[in-house]
Amino acid sequence: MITTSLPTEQIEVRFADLDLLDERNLLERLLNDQEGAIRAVRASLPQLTAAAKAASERLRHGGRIVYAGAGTSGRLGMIDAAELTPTFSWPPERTVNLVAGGRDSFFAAVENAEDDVTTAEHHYLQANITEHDVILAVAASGTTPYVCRVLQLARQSGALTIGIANNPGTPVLGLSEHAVLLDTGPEVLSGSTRLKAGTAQKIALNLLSTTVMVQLGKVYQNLMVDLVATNEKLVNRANRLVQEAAQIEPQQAVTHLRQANWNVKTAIVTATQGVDAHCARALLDAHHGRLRSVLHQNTPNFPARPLPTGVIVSCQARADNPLHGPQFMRAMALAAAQAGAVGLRANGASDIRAIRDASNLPIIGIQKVFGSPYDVYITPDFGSARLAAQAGADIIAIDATHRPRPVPLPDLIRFIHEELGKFVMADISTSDEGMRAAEYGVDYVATTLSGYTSTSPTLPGPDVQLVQALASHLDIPIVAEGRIQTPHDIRAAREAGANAVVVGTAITNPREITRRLVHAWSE
Ligand SMILES: CC(=O)N[C@H](C=O)[C@@H](O)[C@H](O)[C@H](O)COP(=O)(O)O
Repeated sequence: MITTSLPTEQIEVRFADLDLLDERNLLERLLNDQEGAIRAVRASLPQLTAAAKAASERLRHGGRIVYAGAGTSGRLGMIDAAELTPTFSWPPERTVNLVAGGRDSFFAAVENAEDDVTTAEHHYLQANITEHDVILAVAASGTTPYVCRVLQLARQSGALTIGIANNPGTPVLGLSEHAVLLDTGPEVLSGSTRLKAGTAQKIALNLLSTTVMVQLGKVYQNLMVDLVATNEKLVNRANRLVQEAAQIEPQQAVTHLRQANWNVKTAIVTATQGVDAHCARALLDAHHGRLRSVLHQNTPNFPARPLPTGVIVSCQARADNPLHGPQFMRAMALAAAQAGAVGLRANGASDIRAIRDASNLPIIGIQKVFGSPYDVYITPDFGSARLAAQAGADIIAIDATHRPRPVPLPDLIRFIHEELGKFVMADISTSDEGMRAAEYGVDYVATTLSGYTSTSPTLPGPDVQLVQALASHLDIPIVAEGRIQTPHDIRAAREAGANAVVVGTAITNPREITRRLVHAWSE
């Protein structure tokens, strides 16, 4: 039978004198064995790392942490869940505990419940688990039927499954996408897995949930800044955090906290970036809530004008298009603004200027340069960047592909930041290019050039995979751009992690839209 061969159930004969030891020796024996817990967790670090990465990724788009367990393992899950709210302001509705024997088993053991798969199914259904959720299934034995059933159902729902068990090769590990083995072996007190197996589980849960919360931007430096002050103790703590992080006096901290509705992160941004609370919230949103990436943008000396999340409309028409000209592009921009666009993109000084005069929306300006020896044509050099900036663009988009260019990329980025005082958007075609641009300190990365270089795929619609790759590697806002034509494309880009989408042709090029519809008639 499987249970007898489980290492955690083995009887260690060398500890057979346990009942003969006095208190001091007994304590020492137990303590020495606890060291095995740390060793087991250390050995699981690669698996814990992968699990933490996958969990932060899944939870970034909503979703809940669902702890599943029985007995000690279930209780440890309940403790971890309960602590996330006071520590990280994690919304309580974003944790779920599936415990064999129900929540009452926290106080009184319900030993027979762990075999009850029907209850597991019942609990599971009640919890409405979806593919957005992360399951943390914990079982010392690795065989607990309740936990195994939850894992099977979770796999069917598409939830992310992380299994933590103390015996190798057991079903809890086999059923999980991320298997974390805490190989603690036999206990000093035979079979008592509340000892070092439980300690290892507690450590693993502590490490995992703290790492995920840090990754989700709940911590700045080593300060728990994701705090909304709702009572006097928290008001005092919030005040100290804002003083510390923004290096300001107590009275100033109170002023910023009041403006920020007692939200610590927002107050730190208003205090350090010279923006109002509305703008601070938009900046935090654009940076996935990560205070560090807002405060350490490589763009120190110019006013913050963040690109909000939403739909940006590119208003461009080439010289051969009857709609070419600033008056038409201005009208396109106004129509887009009336319909809820959060930003505009335009090419060339005269179009940018006409739009700037008519709208307060943030403008991504470009200056296309054709006929040079280089394939790179979107704002390739200092002169073109200056033209777009002087015409009133807030963000200058530049070609940041790996192709040969007239001036080195880092120099162009530095010039736009330091000389022109503008944000930089890197138009790229591959994730490597996006990563390099981010290293050089650009403020936004856009997928604009995917499909337009020899190293990127030719797709009929947007490059959603590229959006996903960029969003999972970078902290800066990601913009999906290129061939976005339908609401479905927009949702796909958003779900892949885009902070905003730029739509051009499908909105502002009636000639192309007509061509497509006419083509459909004759198909
Ligand atoms: C490749 C290139 O030069 N893209 C340009 C960049 O500004 C524009 O021509 C596009 O219209 C813009 O990117 C929006 O894309 P779409 O029009 O596919 O929605």
